Amino acid sequence: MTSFSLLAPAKLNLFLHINGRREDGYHELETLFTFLNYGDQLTFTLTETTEIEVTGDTTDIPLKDNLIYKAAVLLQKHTNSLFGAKINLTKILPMGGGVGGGSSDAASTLLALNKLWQCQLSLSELAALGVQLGADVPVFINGKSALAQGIGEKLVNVELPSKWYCVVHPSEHVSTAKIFTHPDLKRNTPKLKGHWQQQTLANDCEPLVKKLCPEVEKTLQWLLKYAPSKMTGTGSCCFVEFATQKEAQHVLENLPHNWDGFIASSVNISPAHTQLDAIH
Ligand SMILES: C[C@](O)(CO)[C@H](O)COP(=O)(O)OP(=O)(O)OC[C@H]1O[C@@H](n2ccc(N)nc2=O)[C@H](O)[C@@H]1O
Ligand SMILES: Nc1ncnc2c1ncn2[C@@H]1O[C@H](COP(=O)(O)OP(=O)(O)OP(=O)(O)O)[C@@H](O)[C@H]1O
Repeated sequence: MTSFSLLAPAKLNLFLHINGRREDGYHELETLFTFLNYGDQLTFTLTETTEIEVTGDTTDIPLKDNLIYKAAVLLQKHTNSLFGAKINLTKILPMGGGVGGGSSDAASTLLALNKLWQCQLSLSELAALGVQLGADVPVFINGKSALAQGIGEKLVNVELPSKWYCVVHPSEHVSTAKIFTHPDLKRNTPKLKGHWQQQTLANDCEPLVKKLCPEVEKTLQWLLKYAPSKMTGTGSCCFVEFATQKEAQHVLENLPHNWDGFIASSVNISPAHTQLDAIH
C-alpha cells in the first residue's frame, strides 16, 4: 500500500479537572476523553525522496509550524527513514476549538507514516514522540477513550456508552496557552478518589473562559434549553449529549443562523485506528 486516507477525529473532554501547576508551567490534570466519528481527512502518499510535502487546507499555518509536518519530520529523524511523503489535509475541525484538531492531525500522521515507512514503532513509542508535539497527542495515538492524568499523557482506557453530541463552535477563538497562564484559572481541584462516575465532574477552565469570552457564556446558556451544556478542553467549543441522533440533529437545526456546529456520535476506538487496522 503506497497511498491511503485516515480520519483525524475530534475529541471531547467530558470533564477536565486541574489539580496543580508543575515547575515547567504544565498543569497536572484529570480528564475523560472520548472520540467522535467526525474529523479532518488526511491522505498519505509514499515518495522515494525524503521530502515532506503538505498540501490542501494549510494556508493559515506556516509549514514549519504545521503539526502534520512537525510529526512527519520527528518520525523521519527518529527512525532515520529514507522515505518521504505527500500529505493532503482536508480541514473539517475548528482550529483552537478544544476538539484537538491539531493534535489529532499529528497523531494520525505518526500512525500513518509509521505504517507507510514500515518503521514498526509500537504505540507507546509513537506516544512518547507525540507528547513532544502536544499534551493531547498521546490519547489520539493510544486510540481508546480514556481517563487521562499527568499532563494528559498517563492514560487508563475506559469503555463509555456511545452517545450523540451536538458541538457548537462560538466565533471567538480561545488560546490554550492564555487560559493555562491566566492567574484566575482554578488549579486546586483535589485528585479523584474512587471511581470518576461517582463524583461531581466539571470543566475547571469553564468559569474563566466564560468570563473572558462572552460568546462562550452565551453558547452554554443557549444549549441549556436542550440539555446540560459543557465546554471541551480550554474551549471555545461547547456541547450537549444525547442518546439519539435525532435529538442532536434537532439542536443543530435550531442553531441561530450565524452559529457553527456539527453533530457526531462517540466511539470507544478512534476511527483512525479502525481505518488503519483495515489496511494491509
Ligand atoms: C486542555 C487540553 O485540551 C485537554 O485535553 C489539553 O491538555 C491541551 O493539550 P494541547 O493543546 O496538546 O497542549 P500543548 O500544545 O502541549 O500546550 C498548549 C498550552 O497549554 C499548556 N498546557 C497544556 C497541557 C497541560 N496539561 N498543561 C498546560 O499548562 C501548555 O503550557 C501550553 O502553553
Ligand atoms: N494541522 C493543524 N491543525 C490545526 N491546528 C494546527 C495544526 N498545526 C498547527 N496548528 C496550531 O495549533 C493550534 C491549536 O490547534 P487545535 O485545533 O488542535 O486546538 P484545540 O482544538 O484547542 O486543541 P486542544 O484541545 O488540544 O487545545 C492552532 O491555533 C494552530 O496555530
